[in-house]
Amino acid sequence: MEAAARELLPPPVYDFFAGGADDENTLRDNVSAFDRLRLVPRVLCGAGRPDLPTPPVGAMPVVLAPTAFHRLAHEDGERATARAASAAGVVMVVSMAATVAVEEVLDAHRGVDPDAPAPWFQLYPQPDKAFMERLVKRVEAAGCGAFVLSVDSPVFGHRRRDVRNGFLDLPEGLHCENLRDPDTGAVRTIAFDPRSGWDCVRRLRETTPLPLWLKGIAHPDDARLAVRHGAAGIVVSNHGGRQLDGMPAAIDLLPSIVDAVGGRIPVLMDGGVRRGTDVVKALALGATAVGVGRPVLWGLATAGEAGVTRMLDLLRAEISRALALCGVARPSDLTRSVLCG
Ligand SMILES: Cc1cc2nc3c(=O)[nH]c(=O)nc-3n(C[C@H](O)[C@H](O)[C@H](O)COP(=O)(O)O)c2cc1C
Ligand SMILES: O=C(O)C(=O)c1ccccc1
Repeated sequence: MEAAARELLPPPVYDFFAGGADDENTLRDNVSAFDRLRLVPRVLCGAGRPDLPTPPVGAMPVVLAPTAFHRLAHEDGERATARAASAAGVVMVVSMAATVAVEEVLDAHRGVDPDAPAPWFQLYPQPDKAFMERLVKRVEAAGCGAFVLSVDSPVFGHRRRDVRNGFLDLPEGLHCENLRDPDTGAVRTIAFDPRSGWDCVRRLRETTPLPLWLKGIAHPDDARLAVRHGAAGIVVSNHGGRQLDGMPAAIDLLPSIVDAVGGRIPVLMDGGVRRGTDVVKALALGATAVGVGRPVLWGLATAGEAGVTRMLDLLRAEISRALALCGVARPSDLTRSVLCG
């Protein structure tokens, strides 16, 4: 699907989606680290056909990671993504930088299956606290089920492809609709705030009763702080290799964080998940579920809603087959014992 999307997208848009920070070492490592892990199945387990439902996320151990600007990939943008997520019963994490307003995304989602798990909403810490509070209330009213605070972006990563391509602004007609002022119609720009600290988490916890996840945790000490600050869960992530180049692959960050958290809250991971066997490896290392970022964009670019549905169908079939081949009945039954070494 990536190859097909690359053919279809304007090269600067493909590069914006595909690219990472600086030398892209972390970007490449996210994928290659999965390939270095090997699975050792058990036989004659009598586990039957695997059951994929994965509380607290959805119908399988996969969520759609928040990615900016879906209308760059397809005219319907985040509406198309939401319809595919709804049909599949998986959580879509709507980006703060979505190009469709959260109310319209949620309408599209409800239009397919009103009982599907509600989308979550991703936030970057904003220095304007009054604006944050208004946005949180707006997102609650729209019907999102949780917030995901991305804590890995005190500044924006340095993406050399975008610099080279002069990819700076959204094209005419596309805007971050969740940053539009309802009174003036003006659209603010997302701030990346190097001054934000744990008080931002405290404040958000006081602002909303919805679960608050922290995304972009890489250090076990931060994972423990997240637990202490009442995070509903964390997402181990290096932002798809787009922020600090030189970070370990996300899958290599996972085990020490799982150990630090000690089962107190669920741990998700994202970065480099491309196959059902990658999902199985992450779950074996203690993740409750994984996020997929770029695969959603490749699906969108190739066929809109149908493309995202196709991507999710492929992943579901691969996860189910890999679990069965490992002799495991359900995602939560995976343990480190299926991994070699
Ligand atoms: C084009 C693009 C845009 C992204 N935009 C956001 C964003 O708006 N908010 C966020 O928290 N993460 C964002 N991310 C990071 C993803 O949520 C996720 O961490 C990453 O894509 C996972 O890696 P993968 O693409 O290898 O699956 C973005 C990633 C990409 C590729
Ligand atoms: O987070 C990102 O990686 C990203 O590319 C982005 C771009 C614009 C706004 C927010 C995020």
